[in-house]
This record gives sequence, C-alpha cells and structure tokens, in this order.
Amino acid sequence: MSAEEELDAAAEQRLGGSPPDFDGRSGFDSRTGVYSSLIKLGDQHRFQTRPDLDTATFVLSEFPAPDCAESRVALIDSATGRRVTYAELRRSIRMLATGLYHGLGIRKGDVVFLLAPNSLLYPTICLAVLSIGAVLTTANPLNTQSEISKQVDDSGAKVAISAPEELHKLLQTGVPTLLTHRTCDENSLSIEELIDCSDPALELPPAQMSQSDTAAILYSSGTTGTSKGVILTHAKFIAMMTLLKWSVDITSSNNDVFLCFLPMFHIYGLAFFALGLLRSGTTTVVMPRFDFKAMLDSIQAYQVSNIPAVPPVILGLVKNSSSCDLSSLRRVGSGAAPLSKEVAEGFREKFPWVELRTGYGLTESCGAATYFVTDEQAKARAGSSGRLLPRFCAKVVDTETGLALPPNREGELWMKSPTVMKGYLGNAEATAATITSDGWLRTGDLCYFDEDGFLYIVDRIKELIKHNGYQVAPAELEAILLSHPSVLDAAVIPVEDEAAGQIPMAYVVRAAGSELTQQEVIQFVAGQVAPYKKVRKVGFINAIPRSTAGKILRKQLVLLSQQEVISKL
Ligand SMILES: CC(C)(COP(=O)(O)OP(=O)(O)OC[C@H]1O[C@@H](n2cnc3c(N)ncnc32)[C@H](O)[C@@H]1OP(=O)(O)O)[C@@H](O)C(=O)NCCC(=O)NCCSC(=O)/C=C/c1ccc(O)cc1
Repeated sequence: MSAEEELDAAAEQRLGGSPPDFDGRSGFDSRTGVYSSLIKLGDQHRFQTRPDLDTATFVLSEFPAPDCAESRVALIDSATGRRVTYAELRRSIRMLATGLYHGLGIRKGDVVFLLAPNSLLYPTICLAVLSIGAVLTTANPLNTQSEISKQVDDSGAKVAISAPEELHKLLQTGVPTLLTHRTCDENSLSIEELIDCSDPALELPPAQMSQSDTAAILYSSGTTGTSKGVILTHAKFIAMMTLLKWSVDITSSNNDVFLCFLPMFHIYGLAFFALGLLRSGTTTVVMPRFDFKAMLDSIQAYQVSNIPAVPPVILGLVKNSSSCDLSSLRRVGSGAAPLSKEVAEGFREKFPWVELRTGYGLTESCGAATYFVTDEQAKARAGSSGRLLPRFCAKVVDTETGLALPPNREGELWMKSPTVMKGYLGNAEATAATITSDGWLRTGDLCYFDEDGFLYIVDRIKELIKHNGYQVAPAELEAILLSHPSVLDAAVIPVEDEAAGQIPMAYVVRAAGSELTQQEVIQFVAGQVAPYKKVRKVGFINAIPRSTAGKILRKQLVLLSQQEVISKL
C-alpha cells in the first residue's frame, strides 16, 4: 500500500466508525497525535488515480459540453471587455500546443519559463505547456534581471515566454524567448502568432505522461533562505483541482463571476484562475495587475460576485469603497497572509450580504490546506483559517519537545496530503529540512486547532516576512546589505503594518567613520530587488544581537523596533 493509500484507509476507518482514541469533534487521534480532516468527499469528487492522467487533460475533460462551450464565457479582459469562450479557449490551447511542439520542438520534460502579468493568454499558455508534458516555471514580472537570471538558471529553462515589456530582463540569459503578444518587431515571434498560424491538421503525439511527472516548478522561500524551486507533479495539481471543484460545488459558486487580480504566477492565482476554476465552467474577469479603483469599477461593470483575495485588499474594501455599488458581491476569500479579527469583523459589518471565508495554504502544499465550508462557521470563528480539507492530516508539534499536541495547544503545523510537494529542486538539504522522512511537511507556522478542529495560525517560526501576501526572505536582503562597503553587519526583521501586513525593516551596523543614511540604505536595496521586497525602514545599531552559534536573534530586534515605536508616541 502506498503512503497515500495508507492515509486514505486510515481516514476512511476513522470517519466510518469511532475508534476509542479518535475525537470526532476535533479530528484528533490521541494515540497517534494526528488531526484528520472531518470532511469526506462524495463520489463525484473522488480523486483520480489513473496513473497516466495529466493536468491539462484533467482540466479540459471538464470544460462545458461543445454546444454550451461556444457561448459560455471563460475569461473577460477587465480593461477592454474582450471575451474568450470555453470553445475558443480549448482551440487556442490546442493550437498553441501544436505550435510549441511542432514549431519550436518543445518536448516532455522541457522547462518553459513564463514571465508575464495576468492576461487572457495566461491560462492558454499554462495549459498548452502542460498538455505537451513540458514543465512550467513562472515568475513575477516585477523581479529584477538578476532575480530572473537566477530562476532561469536554477530551473534549467529551455525556452522562455515573456511579456514584451519584460524581454530586456531575459536577453542576458541567452535562453530563446517568445513574446506573449505581437509587437512591430519582425524578428520576434509571439504566442499570439503561434496560436493563429499553427496548422490545426498537425497531430500531437500522446506525451506519454504519468501523474508523477513534474508539472511545475514554482519558487518559494520555504522556511528560510532564498528562493527555492518547489516541485509540483501533475498528481498534486489534479488533487488540488479536485478539492477546488469540491469547494465551488459546496459553496454553490458555479455560476459566479470571479475577479482575478491575484497574480497567476503564484500558486493561489495559478490554481484558481489559470487552471482549477476552468473545470467549474465559471467566468473570470482578468485584471493585468491590482489597482484598487479598477477593481471597484470591474466589480460594478461585470457584476462580479466572487473574489479570491488577500488581507490588504479586504482592508481596502472596508476603508475605501463607500461610494461604490458592490451589491453584486456574494463571496470573498482571503488567503496568503493572516486576516485579522478586526478587519474580518469590519468587513462583515460593512458588507453583511457577502460571505467571507479565510483559507490557509502554501506553495509547498500546492495551495489551500484549510477552508471554511459554511459562512456560519466562519462568522463564529474570526481569526481562524477553517478546517483541514478532505484528505489532509496535520500534527501540531511542540517546538521544544517534538511531541504532537492535542487541541488548544500551540506548536508548529505539520501537514500531510496528496498535494504536498515532491521537494525543492536540486536542494536535498532544504527538502530534508522541510519534509520529514515519513512525509510530513513542516510549515514553519505556529498554530493550534480548537476543540472543533478549526485551525488558528498564531505566529511564524520561519524567518519569513509577508508583505502584501508576498514572501520576503530576510537572508536575501541581508546578503545585499552586507555587500555595501559601509555596512559591517545587518539584520532584517518584519514590522507590523496595517495595510501591507508586514514591512521589511533593516538594522544596520555602519563601518567606522561611515555616514551612511537611512535613505541611502533603502535606495541601495531597492535598486536590486523587486519592489515588494524593498527595505522600507532602517535603524542603526552598534551590534546585531546573535546567539553563540552566530544566529541572528531576530526576536530581540523585533522587540527593539516595537520599543522604538512606543518611545516615539
Ligand atoms: C493586490 C496586492 C495585495 C497589492 O498590489 P499592489 O498595491 O500593486 O502592490 P504590489 O505588492 O503588487 O506591488 C509592489 C510595488 O510594485 C509596484 N508595481 C506593481 N505593479 C507594477 C507595475 N506593473 N509596474 C511598475 N510597478 C509596479 C507597486 O506600485 C508597488 O510599489 P511600492 O510603492 O514601491 O510599494 C498584491 O500585492 C498581491 O496580489 N498580493 C498577493 C500575492 C499572492 O498572491 N500571494 C500568494 C502566494 S501563494 C500562497 O500563499 C497561497 C495561499 C493560499 C491560501 C489559501 C487558499 O485558499 C489558496 C492559497
């Protein structure tokens, strides 16, 4: 029996009966120390175990039937109003797959690097790449040239696809690059042209895929250090999309109009908008990037009813949307960072007709791991991220003793599920530090489950800053700071911020005689990183507090920054 089948059998057994050690209310088994999902999937949401199934086939097999697909709108461009039906989407995926395979010689296992903001083409590109067995790796178009070069190198990309305005960042990599959209440059080929010019009569030989093949390599900082490639196989996406379809069905969201400003290059946006929602036949209004006013306009213009969002956007809606008619909204989701009780309550007070559900997930778990099934449950538990999704197990591990803890006790969240990543690309050390030998994913988040099995994330053990739902790794910024000739030592910590969640703050030890200013430090870092990673506050200090082993004592610096704020009040 495979580890996953074992998990399944154990869960079935628990949900079927009530062994003496298993608490059916919290899902906690006091014998094993494991929490199991209390939700059982019905037959229509069974996990697909066919070994040769791939992500694209799985998505396309659920597209609306041909007669309905010609009129059913899959995607709408928020700015231009241009619409793409499911039938058009299917055709463009097929044509692009043909062009990539026959025209460019892309084959199974080749890595395709995608550098573009959201667009109507994004889902087509993802599905065409996956359908020929190639591997997708996506990046934030705001990343700098050096961040992009590192990812191209690390992922082993064979071909790149770039938005025209980002092309300059790829030139030095030497990787052959296609543009997403047509330009007047006659020497460059675009995805749009490939779609228009491929020969529909050309056969695509079956890619001979297996669910265990790699589908995507998404970059995440994990619990420490710099960006690492998270290996996600087709099986992981197929499992995640099964759960997404289940969540759409149980929340009756099939006919919702979704709004997408979340970046499709991250797992949250990718799983929802570029892949998963298409299996539910929903309509998505696509924004190229977030803009608060454009979001309000789109909600009204397209009668948007469902927005998977992040906390800063929900805070914005609470504070700044009084003059707008948002009566079409029915459901708002929150993920990627903690949503405070106050913001959640403020939102419910202002929009009593809207269901607000928080979830919790990581790139390493291919997206969501917990979710609220009903709005009533969510209302009664502001501050919680919901319950474990079907087929998920968890442990709450005492960070000192390593013991698995019962409800209402805090420890590190460990998770096991069919969606947990295979590992980090080419980094056995980081993989071993993150996935235990028996398959538990150590999340680096401090949490507890209550007596009803609802999860509360209370803090972060991992050294990661969450700015606007984006990860910022202190070690990466510290390395940049240390490269400045006037910086002797440096440490970066999170500072709480109402709008962005957290902002990175640097404590810097200046070299003797240096008159380096805060502004100079901020500018030095800003020139080398994507905007969301910028250091936004600087403090000068005589020495960085370190443990005897040389580890930065960040908690002390966080306390110091809080005391400095208080002393200024
Ligand atoms: C909508 C946000 C919250 C705000 O957008 P923004 O206001 O434009 O700010 P940005 O952070 O995008 O932009 C940073 C800077 O770049 C600038 N910028 C911006 N786009 C440009 C431009 N195209 N040109 C040039 N400058 C620009 C922008 O002006 C800004 O400049 P600055 O003034 O220096 O801060 C945006 O940050 C955002 O989409 N955040 C979400 C990130 C995200 O999806 N994270 C998910 C990671 S995966 C994960 O955790 C999964 C969890 C999960 C959980 C539960 C589930 O159910 C499922 C999944």
